[in-house]
Amino acid sequence: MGYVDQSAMYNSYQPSLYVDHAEMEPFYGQEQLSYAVPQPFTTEQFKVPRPQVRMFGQERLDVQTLPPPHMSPSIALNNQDMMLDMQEMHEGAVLLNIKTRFQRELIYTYIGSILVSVNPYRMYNIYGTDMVLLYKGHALGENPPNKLNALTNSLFIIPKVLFCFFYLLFSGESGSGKTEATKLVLRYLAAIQHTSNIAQQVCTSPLMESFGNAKTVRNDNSSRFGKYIEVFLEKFFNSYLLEKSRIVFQAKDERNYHIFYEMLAGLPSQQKRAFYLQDAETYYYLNQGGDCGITGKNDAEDYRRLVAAMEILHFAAEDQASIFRVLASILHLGNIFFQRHEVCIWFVILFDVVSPLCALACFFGFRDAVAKILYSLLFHWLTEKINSQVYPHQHTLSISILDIYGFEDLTFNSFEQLCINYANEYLQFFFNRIIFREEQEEYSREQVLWQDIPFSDNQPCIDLVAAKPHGILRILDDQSCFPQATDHTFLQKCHYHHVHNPLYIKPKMPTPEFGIKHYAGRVTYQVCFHVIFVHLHNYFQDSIKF
Ligand SMILES: Nc1ncnc2c1ncn2[C@@H]1O[C@H](COP(=O)(O)OP(=O)(O)OP(=O)(O)O)[C@@H](O)[C@H]1O
Repeated sequence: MGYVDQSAMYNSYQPSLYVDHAEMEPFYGQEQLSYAVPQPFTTEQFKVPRPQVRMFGQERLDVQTLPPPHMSPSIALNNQDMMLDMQEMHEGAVLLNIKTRFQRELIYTYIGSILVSVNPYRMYNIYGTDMVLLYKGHALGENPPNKLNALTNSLFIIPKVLFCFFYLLFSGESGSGKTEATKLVLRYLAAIQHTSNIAQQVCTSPLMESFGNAKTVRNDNSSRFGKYIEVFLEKFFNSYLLEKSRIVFQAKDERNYHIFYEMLAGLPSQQKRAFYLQDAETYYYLNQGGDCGITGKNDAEDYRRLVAAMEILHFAAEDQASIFRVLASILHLGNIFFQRHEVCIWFVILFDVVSPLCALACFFGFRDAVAKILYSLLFHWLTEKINSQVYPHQHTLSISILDIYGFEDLTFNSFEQLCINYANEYLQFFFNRIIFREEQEEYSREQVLWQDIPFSDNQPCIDLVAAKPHGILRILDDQSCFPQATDHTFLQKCHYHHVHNPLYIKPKMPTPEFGIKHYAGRVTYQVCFHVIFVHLHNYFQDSIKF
């Protein structure tokens, strides 16, 4: 799902397409962007964007100027629910169809079993009970795709028949609407599956969002962890890939995880005093991004919702107090500063750090590593706790929903972006395998006549990042075992092993960076991985138990 969704990239033609984010900016400017659920839509407020098309690796094209010579007037004038029904299928036609539908407030379009969604940043009145009833029990394509219900429902019917497991995969760049789509699907499932404990299902989302979401420059409520939800008769979360760097560092205009600000805004003053807590602006771990508030978000109100959710999920008062105590200690930890004369010999000896200059940096690294581990253990404990409440005792049929954060190319890309983009690269690989490779293999097996559909196989990129023994992440792993290793030695090893790989870009100047040609575009990664801290992190991860 993307701006126009990344699914729009999933076409058989190269180069791929997407509608440029920046061009939509005036459409959803800050004043119109509401933090959680946008206000009801009115036609007067609706500004139609002029989507632009980017062909990867080529210059930009405007939808208006895309060559329409082969486009029949019917395509230009009508809109097609199901893109496969279009008589003429090419990039211009696909985009024009999506745009025409978007202007008519139709944000969902089918491409076979794929649902393309354009984020309207306005809540349309299409998610009510009447719609649930309209879609319930109907197969994909029987109703217009004006809801995610159709797709969800098709999965929901099939498992009952086939007794196997099905997946919904949300994909798209940051801010495209994956998390909202996940929630809509869950709400739909909760509405049609009365055996579930609906109160618990609804409550887990705000809880997980407080601890796992944060404001970024792209999305005020960006998920900074991957979520894998299995809907049995109950809901089961499996979370991973929590963005740990955010706990100790935030870029300009970004925030730490919502929970810290919500806690400081909403905690009763007596409890706040007991934890020696002050306002958010006074904490180094919370004030690096600048503004500690988000327009349209009431942190105190969200704190109250969070506590209510904890009550419904049977969190004991003692557990709740412990959670806030751990959060408070992370904030206090962040305000500890070291000066050079305080360098301790034991630390230098313990980690075999030879240079005293390096030791000071190590103290900060040590402090940050402990903070990150504390938070990630708390987060892990929380998901375990939620799962123990809602996980089914016996396995039944399930629908799995995966919602991870989208592909990122920021001004400064580091280790976290490498992990995020690798995960997205892998999802693209998975998609290619299902849609192209396995389908074509089946045609061959059944000797069905078919025309070879070329697609860009991204296996080489996955190998570059992670294959044994010299994938970039493997090199990082190896290097983190050596206390003497540095970012420089790591980078030299990457250059040495991959300089001839066409997907790897070695900078012309001796700058501490490397580039990768991903399926969605080139990304330059600044090597500020702090290899030594990865070593420290591994050390403390093993030492601290919750
Ligand atoms: N279907 C929708 N209708 C109306 N507004 C939406 C819809 N989907 C998303 N939005 C708006 O877009 C914002 C960003 O969406 P969301 O958080 O789901 O993006 P995301 O793809 O999960 O981003 P990230 O990868 O950063 O987590 C939401 O806060 C909401 O305001």
